[in-house]
Amino acid sequence: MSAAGADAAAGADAAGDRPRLADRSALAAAGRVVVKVGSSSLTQPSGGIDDARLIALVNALVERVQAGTQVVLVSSGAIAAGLGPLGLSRRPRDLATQQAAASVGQGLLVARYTSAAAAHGLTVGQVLLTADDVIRRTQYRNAQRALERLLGMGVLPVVNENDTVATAEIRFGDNDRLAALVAHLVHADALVLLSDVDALYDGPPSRAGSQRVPVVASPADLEDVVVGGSSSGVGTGGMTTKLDAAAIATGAGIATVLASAAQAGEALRGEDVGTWFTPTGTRPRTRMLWLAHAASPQGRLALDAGAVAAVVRRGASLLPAGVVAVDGTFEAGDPVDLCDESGHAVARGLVNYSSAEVPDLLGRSTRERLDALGPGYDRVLVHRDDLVLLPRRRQGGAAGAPAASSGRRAAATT
Ligand SMILES: Nc1ncnc2c1ncn2[C@@H]1O[C@H](COP(=O)(O)OP(=O)(O)O)[C@@H](O)[C@H]1O
Ligand SMILES: N[C@@H](CCC(=O)OP(=O)(O)O)C(=O)O
Repeated sequence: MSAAGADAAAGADAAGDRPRLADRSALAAAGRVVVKVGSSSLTQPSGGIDDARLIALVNALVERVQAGTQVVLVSSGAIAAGLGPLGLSRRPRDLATQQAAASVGQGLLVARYTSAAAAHGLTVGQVLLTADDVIRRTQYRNAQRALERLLGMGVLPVVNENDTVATAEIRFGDNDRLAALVAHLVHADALVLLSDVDALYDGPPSRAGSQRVPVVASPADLEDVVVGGSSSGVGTGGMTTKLDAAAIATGAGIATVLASAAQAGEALRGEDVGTWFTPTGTRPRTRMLWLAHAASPQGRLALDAGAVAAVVRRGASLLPAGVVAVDGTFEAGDPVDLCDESGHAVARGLVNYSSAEVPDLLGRSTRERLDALGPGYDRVLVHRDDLVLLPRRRQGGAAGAPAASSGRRAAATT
C-alpha cells in the first residue's frame, strides 16, 4: 500500500503486515492518508461555506493525489453549511433541526468539493456512514469494499456521518473519532486532522504562554496538557475528541498529525508544522475497533466470576450458563456490554439472542436449552469472534483504546 520510499522511513509493524510511519518526513511518501477537516475550517462565522478555504484544502489534497498518495477526506461542515439556507443563525440544539440542516448542507458541501476537485480533473464520491452501519460484519465489509473501489478508481471519497438519519442512540457525533476509524477501515498509513488551531498546545491556545506541543510520542506526553472544548461555535468536540481520535489511530499503528487547515499542504508534505502523534500499537481486526469505539451498547449482561474469567482470560465465547442478569432492550445482533460482578463493563459483543429471549436461557446448559426451548437454542450468547475486551480505563463509559490492540485480545479470540 505504501508508495516506494515510505519503507525506508517506516518502522516495522509488530504485526508484520504493514509498515508504520516513523516520523513526519515519511508522510509525503505515504501510500494512503485519511484527512479530516472540521466545520470551523470550512465555513464562515455566519455559517456559509467559505469557498476560498475549501478550494485551498482541495488544492492541497490534489497535490498529494498527483504525487501518488491515495486520499480519503472526512469532512465536517454539513450542519454549518445548512444553517444559512434555513435561516438559522447558529447551530441548533435539537436533533431534528440538526438533521434538517445536515440534509441541506451536505448537498451544498459535496457540490463545492465536486467542482473544486473537477478543476484538477479529480472526481469526488460521497460516502455517508452511520456507526450502526459499520459495526455489523456485512455492512462494515460493504463500506470497506466501496471505499477500496473508489480509491482504486482514482476517486476522492468525501466521508461524513449520515447526520440526517443518525438517531441519538446510534449517532457517532464527532468526525474526529469517525476519521480515526475510517483510517483503520481503509488501512491508512496516516491520519491528518485539520482544524482552526495550528497544533496541540499545552494549555488553551488563547492563554498567554501556551506552547505548541510538536510531538506526542506516548500518552505520558499528554499528562501536563490542558485541553478544552471548541471555541468556534460550529465545531463539536474541541481538542478532546482530537486526542481521542489520535489515541484510537496511533493505538492501531496509524501515525497522526494535527495541524491547521490553512497549513494542509505543509502538513501533508511532512513539514514541521502541527503536532505529530507517533504510532504506538498494532492493527486490531477492523470490526473490533468499530465495536469498541462506535457501538452504543443496547443492554448489559451481568456475568458470574467464572464467566468473566472465561471471557477475559481464556478468550472463550459467553455461554448463557455464566450470566446471572440481563438489562436493556435489544435484538439479536445488537451490541451489549458484558459486566463483572461489580458492574464494570469488561467486554462488548454482539449478542445472539434478543432481550426477550435471554431470561429463559440464563443458567441453563446447552442440553437444557435444547430440551426446554427447541432447535436453534444451542447457540452461545456472544461468540468470541464478536467480542472485544474493554480496557479498565474505559469501564464506566469513558472512551479508551480497545484491548483488541493488545495481547489480551489475541488471547480472547483464538
Ligand atoms: N490544548 C489545546 N490545544 C489546541 N486547541 C485547543 C486546546 N484546548 C482546546 N482547544 C480548542 O479546540 C479547538 C478545535 O476544536 P473544534 O472547534 O472542535 O475544531 P474542528 O471544528 O476543527 O473539529 C481549537 O480551536 C481550540 O480553541
Ligand atoms: N457531521 C457533522 C460534523 C460533526 C463534527 O465532528 O464537527 P467538527 O467538530 O467540526 O469536526 C457535520 O457535518 O456537520
